[in-house]
Amino acid sequence: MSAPEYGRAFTLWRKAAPEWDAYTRHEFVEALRRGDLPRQDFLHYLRQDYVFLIHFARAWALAAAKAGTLAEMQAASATVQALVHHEMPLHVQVCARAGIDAPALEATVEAPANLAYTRYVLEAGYSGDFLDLMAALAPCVLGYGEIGTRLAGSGGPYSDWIETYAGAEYQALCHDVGGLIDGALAYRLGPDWAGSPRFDHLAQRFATATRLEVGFWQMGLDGA
Ligand SMILES: Cc1ncc(CO)c(N)n1
Repeated sequence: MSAPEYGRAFTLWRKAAPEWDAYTRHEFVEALRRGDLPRQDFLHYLRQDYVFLIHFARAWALAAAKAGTLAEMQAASATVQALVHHEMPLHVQVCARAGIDAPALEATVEAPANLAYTRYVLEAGYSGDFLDLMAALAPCVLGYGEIGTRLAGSGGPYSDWIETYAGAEYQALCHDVGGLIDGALAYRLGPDWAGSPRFDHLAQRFATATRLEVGFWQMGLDGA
């Protein structure tokens, strides 16, 4: 399948990431699509994903702190808002309906694959600049957008999850983030940003984060 239109940097980074298909077509994703993912595996994933989203929101808050323009600060803070007020409450709701109440969710012990991924992203932001952070965050945001698009209309027991990421609101977020990244590259590296020496380093960050997303799905399957 061709890449969704989430901007030029995404198209280039996606093509250069060896494990992109292993991420977006992981067995966990295929089981969600078919609808035969065991419920326990899904809930295990959701609990870990709740912890993931806490650190993901922190990383976007760090992006607001590292922003160079008002537009970047607005885009980063809007993403924090969407995560904290929409995606995270959705996880709380789904878990509550499955018998995992808020205190149980809060008590989730973080899996090593989750630790590795979220701290990698945060570290990119702590030791790097806004671009390092964007390259590390892009596979999370845009990968789920691509997965949502591909799985849209699959139906089955996981259709709510699928339609969250296939839906107009999440897809608009992906387009905004894609535009934010292209704009941030041009602002810092100039109009020939794709040919700048830093671009390869950023592509490697994107590829590493992609590899850590594969590990996250695998953690979901293995229950580890
Ligand atoms: C692990 C992971 N990556 C990306 C997203 C998208 O927000 C998510 N919820 N979880």
